[in-house]
Amino acid sequence: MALSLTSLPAASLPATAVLSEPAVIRGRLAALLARWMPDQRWFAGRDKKITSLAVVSATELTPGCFHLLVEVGHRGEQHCVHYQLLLGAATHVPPRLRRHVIGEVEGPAGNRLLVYDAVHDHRATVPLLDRVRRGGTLGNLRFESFPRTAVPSGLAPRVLDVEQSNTSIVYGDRLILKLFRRVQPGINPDLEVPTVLARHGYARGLAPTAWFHTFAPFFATLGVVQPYLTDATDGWTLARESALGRTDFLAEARDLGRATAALHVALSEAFPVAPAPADHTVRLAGAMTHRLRHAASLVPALHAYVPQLTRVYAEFAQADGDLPLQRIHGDLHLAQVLRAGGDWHIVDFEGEPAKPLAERRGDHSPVGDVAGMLRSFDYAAHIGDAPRPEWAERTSATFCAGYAEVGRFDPQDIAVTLRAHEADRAVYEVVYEAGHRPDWITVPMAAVARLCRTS
Ligand SMILES: Nc1ncnc2c1ncn2[C@@H]1O[C@H](COP(=O)(O)OP(=O)(O)O)[C@@H](O)[C@H]1O
Ligand SMILES: O=P(O)(O)O[C@H]1O[C@H](CO)[C@@H](O[C@H]2O[C@H](CO)[C@@H](O)[C@H](O)[C@H]2O)[C@H](O)[C@H]1O
Repeated sequence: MALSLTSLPAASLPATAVLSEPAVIRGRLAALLARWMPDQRWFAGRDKKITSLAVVSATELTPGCFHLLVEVGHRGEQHCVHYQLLLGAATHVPPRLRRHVIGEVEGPAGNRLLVYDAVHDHRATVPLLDRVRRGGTLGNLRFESFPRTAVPSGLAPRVLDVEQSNTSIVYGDRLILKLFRRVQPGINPDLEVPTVLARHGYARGLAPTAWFHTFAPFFATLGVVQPYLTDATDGWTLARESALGRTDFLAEARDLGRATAALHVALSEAFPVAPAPADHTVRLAGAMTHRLRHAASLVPALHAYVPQLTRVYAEFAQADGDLPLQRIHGDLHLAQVLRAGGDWHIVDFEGEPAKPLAERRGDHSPVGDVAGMLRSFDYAAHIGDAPRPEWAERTSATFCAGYAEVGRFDPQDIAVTLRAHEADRAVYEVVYEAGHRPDWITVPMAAVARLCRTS
């Protein structure tokens, strides 16, 4: 029997029936999700037409609250994208949940059921953490924790209210559970990297406490629990304050350069480092050019810059010797660095969410992370009405000087390499903004234009 989730009952959906036979939703719920998902910050590709939508895994967390994996197909795209959702279904929802209602479906008895986003409902998120605490299997989900790490019970959940690509739930200001929204088969580097670093004694990381994954229809990390830093301020907030002229950020920027270099050293010691092939600069320049062409096919405004950027990459291909390849952060920007107790803590090792997991878990040049942070200073300087390019320049120089104090290279000595990596990152950002925050696209587009001019 194919159980249609269009008739999600308010209580006791027989989870095993759904699990044994993944149901393709063709009815009202599919239509609701297809309308609702593209408006969510975590949805990749709001500009693309959805051609199919199917629930490929459904697990009842508690009566009326479900964990779902949804497979979305887009017109003209070969591969489907998978998303993780928590959905609730009830005849009535309390006022605090009303703004999270997705729509109505007809229940099994012909009654009206409201379907809502249950990440905001403690009836879903409390049992979820409880499962993490107890470990074991529920439906397609497997919950694990590290020996000797205790996940306390009775912590009140709240959804973190920040700009983010996934959804994080803070429990009692003690723990933070990040639910990966876009799910790809395999282990997520945001679990792998901090775990390996912690084993190697890296002190600035936040060692995961627990995690959960799915094993059907494929193996994938779904969520990671880490200690929550209560007294932390993220780098973006500090940098914006400074760019607005309210505070100084230079000492922090230098220290951030040092912390980034220390992370690279730690990563190169904790993970095996393979010698880079002799022609890897040429290959990387080729990959950048390929990414640029693909990006231009998605965002036509980039077309005009393809010839100049191709020259920027060609110049990089001739630059003698890029640096050894190693594991890097992969998506380093100001919101990934938290200032607490006079130290920088680096979080979110997921990499660029749009890239395939295998690529994100591969070795890359550490210059990529440096370029990521320089791009972030540029964002901080150009958001809002009063651009501060000189702020970005000064902060970037100070960050690079800090990096050179601890790292294995001085970013200021490799201008051609750095510019190519900045351009590559800016091109990624153009596509990211087109898919997630079209109003922000002018920031990376202006950077693309500037990087072309300086070549
Ligand atoms: N351990 C933590 N303690 C305090 N705040 C955190 C912690 N981890 C993440 N955050 C906050 O949550 C935000 C989003 O986390 P992040 O891992 O970057 O999620 P995403 O991949 O969805 O962007 C960060 O910018 C930071 O402000
Ligand atoms: O949410 P993630 O950390 O996975 O990263 C994605 O979203 C980021 C925005 O939240 C995006 O970062 C871009 O915008 C930032 C300002 O909001 C800026 O500081 C970064 O330099 C810029 O890249 C990131 O690219 C994306 O992967």
